[in-house]
Amino acid sequence: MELLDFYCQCENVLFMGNKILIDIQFKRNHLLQNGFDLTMSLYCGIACRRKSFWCFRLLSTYVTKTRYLFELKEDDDACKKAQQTGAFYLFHSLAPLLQKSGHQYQAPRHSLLELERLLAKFGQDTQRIEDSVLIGCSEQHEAWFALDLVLNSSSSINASLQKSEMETELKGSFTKLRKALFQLNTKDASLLTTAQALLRWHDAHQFCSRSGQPTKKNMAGSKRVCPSNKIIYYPQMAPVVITLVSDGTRCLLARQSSFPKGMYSALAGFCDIGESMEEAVRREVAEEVGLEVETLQYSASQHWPFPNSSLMIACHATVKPGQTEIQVNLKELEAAGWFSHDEVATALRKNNPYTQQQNGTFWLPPKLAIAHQLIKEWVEKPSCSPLPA
Ligand SMILES: NC(=O)c1ccc[n+]([C@@H]2O[C@H](COP(=O)([O-])OP(=O)(O)OC[C@H]3O[C@@H](n4cnc5c(N)ncnc54)[C@H](O)[C@@H]3O)[C@@H](O)[C@H]2O)c1
Ligand SMILES: [Mg+2]
Repeated sequence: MELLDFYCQCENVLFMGNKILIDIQFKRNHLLQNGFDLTMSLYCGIACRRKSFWCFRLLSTYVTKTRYLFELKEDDDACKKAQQTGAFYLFHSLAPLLQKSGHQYQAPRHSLLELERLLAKFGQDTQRIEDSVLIGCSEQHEAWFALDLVLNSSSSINASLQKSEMETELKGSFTKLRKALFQLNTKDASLLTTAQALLRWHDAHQFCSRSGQPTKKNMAGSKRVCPSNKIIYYPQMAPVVITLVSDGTRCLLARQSSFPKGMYSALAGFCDIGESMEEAVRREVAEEVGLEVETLQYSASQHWPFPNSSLMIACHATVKPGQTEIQVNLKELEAAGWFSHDEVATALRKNNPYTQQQNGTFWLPPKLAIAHQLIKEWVEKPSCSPLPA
């Protein structure tokens, strides 16, 4: 809601439930007097009355957005209401609807009305909209949902036959996410990977593992409940460590036989139950290349949707300079080796997922993958000072 719409209607504040919109003039004076930066988007907040004063706690756009999403996850009625003014990303058997222009893909959004028309046209029950999952919202609190037009549909055979007609109607194509991910902008890529992971999780958790009864999704899709024993199931991610090992001058890259031809990456592996991140890094490096980690340093993390939802935890690690002889575990890897700073820097510069390197040179994972960021960090600062493992 635009703050300026209410400028003439209020003195200092406009109350909306427990939220307030502060009159822009009041805000400007107040912030100027207090030396705040006016470019900060502080206009929503919480008010309480103390004696003759109103106390305001201003909240940033990020905080109000987060609180709004929390409310939609907790309150089915609020979430259903948000669908009226919300927008929907569409999927078909977990492939998102995309529109292509040149090398780039875009993910179109549809209003509730457009979605109802589409479902009616293809003979599907509009009740299906309740299968959609909440994946985010705009700064103006337009809620964003994702719906798979085929999964869980009672008329799934029919729906799959209608795929091409739907694509024509929607002026796009349902494209495998693996194929499109690296040609999407970061925001769409993040929303679509979240959406796909959540839709896949719901599809795979239709029944209670204790009672065998069908589970019921809440409106936002943030959980499923078994009506007979009230067990609540929440969407899950598997923790995975990804480690770039260095001996001080070179870094260790490896490939699995399932990787695209010529691609090398950092070492990765699922955490075992009961393990800390540090223990998982030490074990994976020992298991896959037969080396003992000496120091490690956390870098960053990333949600990764393939093949199921993982939380990738990225680290830099070192081994002792004298103990660098690799023993590749051929059950896990096809090849592994040490690469010089120059070799990796050159590969990083030339890296292009559309024209994979010719003439036997290796190439690295694309920018959106955390492995790429880890390798880039090492190239830019090869001698970081990690902690003992
Ligand atoms: N985003 C990135 O930059 C990036 C880079 C590399 C790998 N990855 C991802 O990391 C993941 C793990 O890498 P990996 O394949 O080398 O792991 P890994 O070395 O642990 O080997 C995989 C094997 O581990 C076992 N395993 C144990 N727990 C598992 C679980 N929860 N789910 C599936 N298998 C389990 C299975 O036997 C499987 O075959 C892969 O899914 C891959 O997609 C992401
Ligand atoms: Mg591995």
